Amino acid sequence: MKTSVQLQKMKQQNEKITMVTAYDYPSARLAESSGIDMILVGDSLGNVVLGYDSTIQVTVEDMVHHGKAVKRGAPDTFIVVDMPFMSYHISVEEGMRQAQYMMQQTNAHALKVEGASNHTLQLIQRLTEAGVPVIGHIGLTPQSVHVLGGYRVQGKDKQTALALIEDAKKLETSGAIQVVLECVPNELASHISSQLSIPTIGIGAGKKCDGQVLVYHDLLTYGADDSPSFVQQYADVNHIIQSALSQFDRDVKEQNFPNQEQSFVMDKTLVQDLKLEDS
Ligand SMILES: Nc1nc(=O)c2c([nH]1)NC[C@@H]1CN(c3ccc(C(=O)N[C@@H](CCC(=O)O)C(=O)O)cc3)CN21
Ligand SMILES: CC(C)C(=O)C(=O)O
Ligand SMILES: [Mg+2]
Repeated sequence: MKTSVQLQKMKQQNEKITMVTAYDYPSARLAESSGIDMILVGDSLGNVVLGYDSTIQVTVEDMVHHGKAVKRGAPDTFIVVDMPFMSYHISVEEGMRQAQYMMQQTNAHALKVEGASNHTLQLIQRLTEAGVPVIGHIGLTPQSVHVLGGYRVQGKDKQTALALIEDAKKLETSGAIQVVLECVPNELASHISSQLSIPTIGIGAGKKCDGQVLVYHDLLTYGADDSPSFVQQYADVNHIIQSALSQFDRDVKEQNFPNQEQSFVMDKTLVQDLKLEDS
């Protein structure tokens, strides 16, 4: 397993870091056996596995439930769990308690929080002091979708670009071990990556980030088939599953399944004794 220290070294050695989301046992197993460096139990599970239209309805219990399954599937991979909507905004104390609960329940290696408000920076500092590694997440922060006015590229004008550079630096100063940059222009992500000593993990942020993250279901085209434009679809799992399910449907209806090989046959003498019909 790569530790946070080894992931940090990868940046210094110009080696790219890979991260993929996973939400359950099979996806975690596959991520681990693929050699992916880190797994994110993203609150995007609200969209891709629970069918919500945003991450706002995702709860701490949802994150813990899925986080535990991921940990069982990937016992030897660095696992990050998203703190969900408002679980760290009521107060720093409340955020600390939720973080304690999430870490102890899931046995994850780090937590991730969105934004860089003073309150969030303070929480990152406190968690770091308590021994909890924290990853920051700026740019498009989906938990604030209604404030941002939609899923839009962030940092396109001078003022917001400068603010994002400052936010990234503040996250590093507060103790964050990495920063996710979501939906920001390449040039800005590149600048931030060169200014920080901690790794940046990009999603829709260009190739100059120190690592890249994608949502499992987007990368595989699994579930919804309309993914954001920054996604590369490496497979079409929908197509494979769809065709397998319709073959099963057809085989059963045409009585081509199950056959002898998929069924259990009784001893011939017992069949006669009980006067059963031959199958
Ligand atoms: N399936 C999935 N993939 C994700 O990457 C993801 C989620 N769900 N849910 C939580 C957030 C929401 N995310 C999103 C959702 C939509 C766009 C999107 O449609 N972006 C436009 C940008 C348009 C613009 O400003 O130019 C795009 O075309 O990619 C981006 C990120 C990222 N996260
Ligand atoms: C898109 C990534 C960075 C995320 O936060 C998630 O999957 O929830
Ligand atoms: Mg998230």
